[in-house]
Amino acid sequence: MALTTEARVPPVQTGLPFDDIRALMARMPGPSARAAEAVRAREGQLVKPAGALGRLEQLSEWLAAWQDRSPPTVARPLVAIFAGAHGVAARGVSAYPAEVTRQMLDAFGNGHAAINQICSAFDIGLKVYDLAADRPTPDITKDAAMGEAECAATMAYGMEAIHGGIDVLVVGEMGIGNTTVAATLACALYGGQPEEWVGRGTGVDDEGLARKADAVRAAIALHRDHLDDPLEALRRVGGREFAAIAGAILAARLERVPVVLDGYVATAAASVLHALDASALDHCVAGHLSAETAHVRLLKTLEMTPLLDLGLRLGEGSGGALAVSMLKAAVACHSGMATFAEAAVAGRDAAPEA
Ligand SMILES: O=C(O)c1ccc[n+]([C@@H]2O[C@H](COP(=O)([O-])O)[C@@H](O)[C@H]2O)c1
Ligand SMILES: Cc1cc2nc[nH]c2cc1C
Repeated sequence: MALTTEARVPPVQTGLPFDDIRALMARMPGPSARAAEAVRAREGQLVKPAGALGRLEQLSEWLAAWQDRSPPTVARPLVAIFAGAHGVAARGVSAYPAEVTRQMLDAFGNGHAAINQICSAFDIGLKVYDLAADRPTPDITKDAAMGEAECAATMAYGMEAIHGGIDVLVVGEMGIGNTTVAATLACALYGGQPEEWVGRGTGVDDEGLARKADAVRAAIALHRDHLDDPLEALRRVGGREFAAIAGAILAARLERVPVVLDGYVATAAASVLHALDASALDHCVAGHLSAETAHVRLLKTLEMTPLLDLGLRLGEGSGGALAVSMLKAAVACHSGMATFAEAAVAGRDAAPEA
């Protein structure tokens, strides 16, 4: 497993950065009908009852359509972990202290975390992005998390994740307090009550859960006149790992790299792009359903069906990395199976008429 650690404070640029992001969104390519058709044609000839590989067949077609390649590949998948720090963590919204974010960055580097083992098990690359994890963004109940230039520059920084010839990207994150930020962002983008978007995160008790809902309510109240624009919502009630994930997903679309979303936090970050353009996540699949209760609601809103449901609530890309094993299996079947003719197996046509 290759591990690269990127540690850098995103550079601050000037100009009209959100307009640059909107210009990139206007250039998003669509799926390749030609590659998808080639996959469908081959699937129909493989030695199995028609459609018997279910979702795996859909995944092969989806990968080919976005890679514009038949057969598709999952030869160089990468998990990108974006780590940020949040001022709102000081409000008692997490079961763990804020310094865990920095300590987990060290654990990722030392190969000690769950994600290191999962990436090793499935031969997935891992890159960790330290988004100033020692410098929390302001508490979103009191101020905007980021200025426009910082937010756009962090999105641009996240775009680096697709470099290096990868063929599938998993977006993951680390950041104590970020399930409260995810809940606030989801509430800002899609409305509803704070209670509908918060969950127990790392394992808060009932009082902690109530503090999370209060924090979401206070942040929405403070920023409510500025939440119609999803990018403005991202910079006000998001955080650096959310901006970087949104940037990485957009860059992946432009470079035809299919994306696997990890849990609630990564999905909330992706939602910013969906709120800007309902087709912006068509090259993404939900890797798993997190145990964070609001993930169901968010995935329904995005009309996504998760690949796995394992009761995970870890983050750090873990559910997305596990889902890569399904993508690998889909492509292995699609590319490696014989056709009925090659395997000398009788097809459906040879069945006796009733
Ligand atoms: O994304 C998820 O589904 C998810 C659910 C529960 C916890 N997490 C992880 O736990 C941290 C956030 O939890 P909390 O309680 O500090 O808000 C952060 O590092 C996330 O990676 C992530
Ligand atoms: C120990 C620990 C590891 C994590 N990995 C992702 N989020 C996390 C939160 C905690 C608390």
